[in-house]
Amino acid sequence: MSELTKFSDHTKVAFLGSGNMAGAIVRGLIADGHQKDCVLVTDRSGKSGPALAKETGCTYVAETKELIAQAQILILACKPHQVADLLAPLQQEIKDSAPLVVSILAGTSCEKLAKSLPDGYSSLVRVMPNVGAALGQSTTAVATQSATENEVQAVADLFSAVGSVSVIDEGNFATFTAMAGCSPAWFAASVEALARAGVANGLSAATAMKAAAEAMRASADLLLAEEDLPLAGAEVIRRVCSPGGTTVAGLQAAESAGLRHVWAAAVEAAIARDTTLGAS
Ligand SMILES: NC(=O)C1=CN([C@@H]2O[C@H](COP(=O)(O)OP(=O)(O)OC[C@H]3O[C@@H](n4cnc5c(N)ncnc54)[C@H](O)[C@@H]3O)[C@@H](O)[C@H]2O)C=CC1
Ligand SMILES: O=C(O)[C@@H]1CCC=N1
Repeated sequence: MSELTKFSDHTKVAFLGSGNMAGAIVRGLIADGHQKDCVLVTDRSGKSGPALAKETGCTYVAETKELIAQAQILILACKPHQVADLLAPLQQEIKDSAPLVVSILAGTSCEKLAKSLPDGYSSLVRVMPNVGAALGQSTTAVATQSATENEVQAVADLFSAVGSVSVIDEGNFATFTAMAGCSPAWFAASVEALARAGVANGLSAATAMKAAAEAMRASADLLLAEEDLPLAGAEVIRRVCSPGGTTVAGLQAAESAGLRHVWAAAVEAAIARDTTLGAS
């Protein structure tokens, strides 16, 4: 097995799957300057792959075996329950081409993924990106049990092209998935609920959504600008809550209605689901 020692704009990155998450990474990679003919995608239906290729200029490869033959990095981007059946008929092609295999599958450990790869296959790295990749704003975790330092670095370099990267202990993957993989949908739901409350009080839907989404973006930027990140939330809250003012009145009402409990429940449910995804 030959080791991929360096990631560059010319590294051949091949995606098994071209759905929501593969699409976000492909868009981000190409926007960052990755060579379009070095980004290859396939899919099961023959629909999303060609559409992604048309939109971004990446290459659609209808035959999975041909895609693997060309891959230096092979990104598993199907649903967790699909991966075993998908890889079973491709063992010889994976052995021959020996790509660095990267999984973005939620709830699927390196140990479990290894069972779907040829015996002793060590070039396997698990990552958890998010949809922000399309804008170069993914928050991505990386873990491995068997890959080399160079291979982990190559994967970190790939995902650095579409956002920030942390190498973490695989034991923390389910929690990280909740924090960064799932949370874009939860924040979207929160903004939608906030905007609806604005509409209930007389704003147009467009004005309410723009105001709520832009305020969320500004809040995120303010939080990330703080030097002491663990205290960033308290500091931004302090700056906005005028004593005896509207914000603290709203915050107390939201906390009485279960604000903290809602987020704790969401994280715990996602972690519990991650465990059952991994078992299926
Ligand atoms: N959607 C998200 O925000 C995130 C998703 N993930 C993970 O990414 C993976 C993909 O999720 P989505 O993109 O949302 O799903 P999706 O349903 O949009 O895409 C799945 C893709 O896999 C392809 N596929 C399935 N079986 C195949 C086969 N036999 N051969 C070739 N292609 C096949 C489908 O054609 C489709 O293009 C999941 O494992 C999920 O856990 C991870 C982080 C965030
Ligand atoms: O919902 C899911 O299972 C995937 C993992 C993180 C975001 N989407």
